[in-house]
Amino acid sequence: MKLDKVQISHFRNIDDLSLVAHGSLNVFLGENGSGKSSILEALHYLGYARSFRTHKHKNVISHEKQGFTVFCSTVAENGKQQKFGISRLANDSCIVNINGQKSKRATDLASNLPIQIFTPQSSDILLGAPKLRRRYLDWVLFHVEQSFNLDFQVFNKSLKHLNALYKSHQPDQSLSYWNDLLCEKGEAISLNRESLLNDHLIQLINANLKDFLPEFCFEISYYRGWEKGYTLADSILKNRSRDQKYGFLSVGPHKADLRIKTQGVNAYEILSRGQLRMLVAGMQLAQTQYLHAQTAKSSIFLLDDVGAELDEEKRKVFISRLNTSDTQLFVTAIDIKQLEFLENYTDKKVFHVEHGQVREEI
Ligand SMILES: Nc1ncnc2c1ncn2[C@@H]1O[C@H](COP(=O)(O)OP(=O)(O)OP(=O)(O)O)[C@@H](O)[C@H]1O
Repeated sequence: MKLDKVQISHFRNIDDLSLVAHGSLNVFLGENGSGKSSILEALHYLGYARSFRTHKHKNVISHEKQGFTVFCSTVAENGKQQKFGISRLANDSCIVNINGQKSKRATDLASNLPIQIFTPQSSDILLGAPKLRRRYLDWVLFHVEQSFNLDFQVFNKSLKHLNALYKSHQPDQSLSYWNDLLCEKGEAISLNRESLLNDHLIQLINANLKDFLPEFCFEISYYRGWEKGYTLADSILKNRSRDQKYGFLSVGPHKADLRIKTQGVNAYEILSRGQLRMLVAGMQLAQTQYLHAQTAKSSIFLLDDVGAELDEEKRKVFISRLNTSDTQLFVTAIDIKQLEFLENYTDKKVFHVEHGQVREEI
């Protein structure tokens, strides 16, 4: 899937912007505050219905406006053209539009547009809470395994009910119903994640890291969220009296984590900031490669402030690997010096960004 026409209105300092994207590489150059990141942030809304910079939608709506809109037309791998749009209003309502049909479900957009984002904050995948690492695996499964999304929704609903029953401290007949459903879906989610990681991603990540960080070897493993040798049902039973006391379920795939070590120590304790970014780059590239191999879909990759913390050689190797993985790239930089190696790429568009407007370089 590639973005073709893009239209953004009332988004931060962008009043009204239209551009026709290049199918492989788009570069946005401009001074601080010109609106480069806002363009990527607007595109991010198409894939996630949210920003990568703030949880408050109203903060991205241009001052004194009632809401913002992002529209795009796309061309799929089979040549099929589609139109997608999202508007968010100051009252927090969200309107999704797919080929002229309105929908309130943001996941309808997400399933059509596999968008990935790489920013200086992407290292949070390694430094932050396990939730971010689960999200890394789940993004791939969401786009590749049709049953995963449904299993995930049913699991979350069962977890909510079970936690509420634990908190109530009252015996309730529905406990075994929600417990059984949660165990069934929890085991399925876990098997999917384990197989994705162990059978596919680890190999791809390690191959990428041989180029990106040749001086290190990595050991990547998955902790599924409950003790080895137990079924989820047995583990829940084993922990039940303690969990009921505290009012929440402490075992299950909602507690899973991805562990990445080098030389026997957590990678984040040894690597420099730039090296951490390259580790994340290798992980994200693996997502793209797997998605493409399984579905023939290519992802749309947003690289914000690619100059930060990465030396020229690292920027070059990452962008060239993305470029040969059939992704559509949107890259921002303050000036072209940060991306000098791109001069060799003839297949690209360069946009100069000023005060929320773009001018295409001819
Ligand atoms: N809700 C808003 N309404 C209007 N303008 C806004 C709003 N929120 C932010 N801005 C302004 O929009 C501009 C765009 O910022 P953006 O982060 O996109 O710049 P940038 O080109 O990526 O800069 P940098 O190189 O510093 O990262 C900034 O000048 C910011 O002050």
